[in-house]
Amino acid sequence: MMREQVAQTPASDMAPTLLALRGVGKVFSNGVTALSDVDLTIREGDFLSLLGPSGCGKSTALRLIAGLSTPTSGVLDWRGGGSLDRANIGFVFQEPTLLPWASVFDNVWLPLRLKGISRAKAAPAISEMLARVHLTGFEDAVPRELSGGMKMRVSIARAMVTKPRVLLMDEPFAALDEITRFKLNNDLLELWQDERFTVVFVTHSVFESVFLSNRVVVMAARPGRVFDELAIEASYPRDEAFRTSPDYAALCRQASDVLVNAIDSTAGSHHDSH
Ligand SMILES: Nc1ncnc2c1ncn2[C@@H]1O[C@H](COP(=O)(O)OP(=O)(O)OP(=O)(O)O)[C@@H](O)[C@H]1O
Repeated sequence: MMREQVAQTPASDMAPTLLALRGVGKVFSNGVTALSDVDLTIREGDFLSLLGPSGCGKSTALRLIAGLSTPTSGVLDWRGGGSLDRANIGFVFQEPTLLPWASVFDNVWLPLRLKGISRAKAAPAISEMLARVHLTGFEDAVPRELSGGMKMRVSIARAMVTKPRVLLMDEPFAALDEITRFKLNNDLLELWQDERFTVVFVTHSVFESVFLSNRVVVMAARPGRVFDELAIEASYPRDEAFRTSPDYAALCRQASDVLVNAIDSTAGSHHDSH
């Protein structure tokens, strides 16, 4: 059974739409249909995961949302028209992609520096973000001195230092060990609950998507498409007690069943675009 305390769940259905993808398709010049007819509504404050097998178009969808790529059919309808200012979107990749010669502090300064903000003027925002990702005291360290988890924390701080309304995350924790991943999941949720931005999170992991999200969108491949969506009606904050609860296990089983069906649908598909 699901939890009763749905009152603390973000009221996704009630929140205003931030972005609607309508009939979105992406065909690459080599003929690969990465996405076909995707309809998806992202609401303010959602923690929405895109879950699916390799090649179902998760990263392509994220790149379209980021404005790094354009659809070959359909539209992305941002609330208030026009696309969001690029400064209003933060992006975190699986690789932390830090400047190797620059300190933690200077890595986080980078997006502000690109906006013409001096180091001194940026300092309070940088220190605050480093505190939020639990890196106070590591300002002067360089990336090679940091663990994988710490590098990812720097990457998150860098993405969030401009206070974007939307954070796009492409398998950010996939390369980390499980304990580090759990910690980063907890800390990301804390940040999200405090700051109330919108997250679109790409993952292969059923467990991670259910733990984090209020909505899990399951995708299927060939062609890449939305297969189904699950509402994760468990209250926040979600902590270690939730991670070991029967509710969590039941929700993971449900998501896993949908994912298996999505994969089976591809296995039987005649739409092979490769
Ligand atoms: N620039 C490109 N040119 C041609 N084909 C591409 C390009 N980018 C992605 N594809 C193809 O589009 C499909 C979807 O790719 P995408 O990377 O979006 O999937 P994904 O679900 O993110 O996969 P993974 O989980 O493995 O990262 C794949 O078949 C991929 O090979």
